[in-house]
Amino acid sequence: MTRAPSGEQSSFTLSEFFRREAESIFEVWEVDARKAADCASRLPSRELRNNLPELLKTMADHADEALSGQSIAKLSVNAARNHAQLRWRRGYSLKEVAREYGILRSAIVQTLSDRISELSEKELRFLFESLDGAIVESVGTYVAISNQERESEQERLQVTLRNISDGVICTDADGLTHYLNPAAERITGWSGEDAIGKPVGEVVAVLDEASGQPVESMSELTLRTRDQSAHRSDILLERKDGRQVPVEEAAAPLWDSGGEFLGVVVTIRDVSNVRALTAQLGYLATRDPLTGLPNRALLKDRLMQEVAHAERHGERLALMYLDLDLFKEVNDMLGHTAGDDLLVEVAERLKNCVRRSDTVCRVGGDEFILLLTEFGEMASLNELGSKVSDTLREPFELEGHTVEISTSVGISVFPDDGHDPDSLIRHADTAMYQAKALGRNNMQFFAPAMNRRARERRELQRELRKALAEKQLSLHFQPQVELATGKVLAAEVLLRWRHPRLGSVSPNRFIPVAEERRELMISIGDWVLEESCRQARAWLDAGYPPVRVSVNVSMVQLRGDSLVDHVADVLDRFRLPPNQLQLELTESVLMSDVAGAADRIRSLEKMGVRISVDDFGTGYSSLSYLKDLPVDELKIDQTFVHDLASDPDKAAIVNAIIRMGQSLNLRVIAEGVETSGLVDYLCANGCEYAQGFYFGKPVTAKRFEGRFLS
Ligand SMILES: Nc1nc2c(ncn2[C@@H]2O[C@@H]3COP(=O)(O)O[C@H]4[C@@H](O)[C@H](n5cnc6c(=O)[nH]c(N)nc65)O[C@@H]4COP(=O)(O)O[C@H]3[C@H]2O)c(=O)[nH]1
Repeated sequence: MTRAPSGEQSSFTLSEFFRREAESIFEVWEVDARKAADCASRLPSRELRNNLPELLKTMADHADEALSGQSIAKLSVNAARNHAQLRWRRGYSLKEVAREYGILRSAIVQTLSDRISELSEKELRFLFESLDGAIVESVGTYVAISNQERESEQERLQVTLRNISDGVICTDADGLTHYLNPAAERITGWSGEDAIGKPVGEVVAVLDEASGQPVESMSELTLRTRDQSAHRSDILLERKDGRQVPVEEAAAPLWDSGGEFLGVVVTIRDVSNVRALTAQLGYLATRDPLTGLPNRALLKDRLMQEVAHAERHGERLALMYLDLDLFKEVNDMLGHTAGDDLLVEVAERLKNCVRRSDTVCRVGGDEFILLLTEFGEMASLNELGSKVSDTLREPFELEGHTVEISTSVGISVFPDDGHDPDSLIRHADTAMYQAKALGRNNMQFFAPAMNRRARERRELQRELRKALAEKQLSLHFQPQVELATGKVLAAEVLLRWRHPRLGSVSPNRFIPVAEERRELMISIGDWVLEESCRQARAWLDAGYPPVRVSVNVSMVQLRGDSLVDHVADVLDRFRLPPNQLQLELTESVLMSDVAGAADRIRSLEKMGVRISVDDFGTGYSSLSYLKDLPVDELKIDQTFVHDLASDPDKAAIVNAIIRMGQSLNLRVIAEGVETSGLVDYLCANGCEYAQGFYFGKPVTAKRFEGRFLS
């Protein structure tokens, strides 16, 4: 191979070579360039080549121009600078950047090898000098950028270290402190001046939180093991002034790029605030905010411990579930502040009833549970139950009113009634329900039969919800008759439930169960009211003589706020004259003194709706409410009517009710009239209206029409 002498014109030019062979050069280049840098292997070709093709193009552009002159013009090196910048961002090392150019040089030479002799010496010099120049520019740019970036990184790091709330401490390889950020000074109580040069174990002196004993800090551990980072959170830091603060400490070893150990970096975080907050949250999560008593969650926790203890020592435990009778009435009547005051006072009284070792909890609106340990004989539970009831029956002074309440108490005992917190609580609750069902101020011990009944009740409630949705409910109508004329003046509406599996279920069974779930009873009651009015309208539209519908209303409905509005809405929707609707309220409902009930009854009466007192005579002896409430009718309970002929006492009661009705100007209607003898007796004694099987059993609307309206 002969090289063309200097100044000689070559047979092909360098610029032609670059233009024609650029692609071949890069194909050769790419193979090694991919191996030269870690991050290069996955780069797509265009990105890998980056702006090196631009560099070759610049060289081609410059080649002719540079070679025509006497001296070689300096190559523009912008392409090389750009290349270095992009490589820095991609994460190439300096070595990798320089290596790329080395590979480029050999790729050019390899592609040129056959014809290298055809290039002039000047061209070859231009080629190598240009490539050298590009390498120098590229490396120079890379170094400049990395220095610049490193500086600003240092600055950023300094600002961060000065401002973060975590303490950062650095040591040298011997564990002597050589840096503390301001937070570390604050947390440890050591100033940088005092701490620098001290062993880090002295600056970060830690104690085991549980035992209070000094323990090896994470910084010392990392200095000793030089292992990966370590972290610990159950420690106290002993500050320079001796004060102890809960901290979290983390430490990591520092190595230089040559693999030499430089020391450790320690971070410490003061967690006193977090601890205080956690403790506060823990308290709130386990306490009833109003009374400060343990709540259900804490009760369960304590119960779990007490059950385990009682199990080990063969002891018994008791749960007393208390529900305040008439709490809702106090709330409604006197307002929530009075209700709250009542609960706080109840909590105080309960605490005074039991020993310090017992736990008093509030587990719901007006529900409390006493967890009793070491109560000795079962009889003492009885005594305690009575003591609790008596204490809570003492009058309360609330917002200037004297209020008296009573309590229903249910008791379950470990191990007889359950072995775990849930079943003990559930059984005490069941017993309490049973006590409530027996009337106010009652106490019941749990019995397995109650459990079955409670399950049945829940099952029935579920079925009832479905019954409403699946249209299993229907209405029957029973005539109410004017005795003198035999005319049917009204129809009592009686709810019927035909269950697909249970068959026909008596309202005597399902209404009390529905009443235990307020929203369920209200839904059912609303439905009955609406269907009754729809029927009354249909009869009017069909041209039958007006017949009043008499609808039973539960205490639960009367307690709710929606009854009056619902009645008004239904009357309006069916364009029913209000006096065509009568509501039957039991005597106990009227007597229960439900807050707001009297007002609601007055509103209904003002609307023109008639009010009848159902089951009259079975309730309370005080009849003063009859003077105060706008009642239209008394319904003598059928238990008096049935035995009228044979039982002189009942006959006396019936006569008394009839006379009272006359003197108060109220209609009196006898229920449960089954025989003509009874009809005669009632007529003879001045009772004007009657209802019963003698006149007709409750029947469907269709049958009622056919038998009584046509
Ligand atoms: N032995 C005998 N019984 C007679 C005679 N005449 C009527 N009865 C029955 O006595 C009950 C009268 O209704 P109640 O006292 O309001 O007693 C009702 C009422 O308290 C309640 N109830 C029925 N429907 C509803 C309703 O829609 N809402 C509410 N809240 N309660 C309802 O269920 C109770 C029972 O209803 P029913 O089983 O339909 O029983 C009805 C009726 O079928 C008779 O001559 N002899």
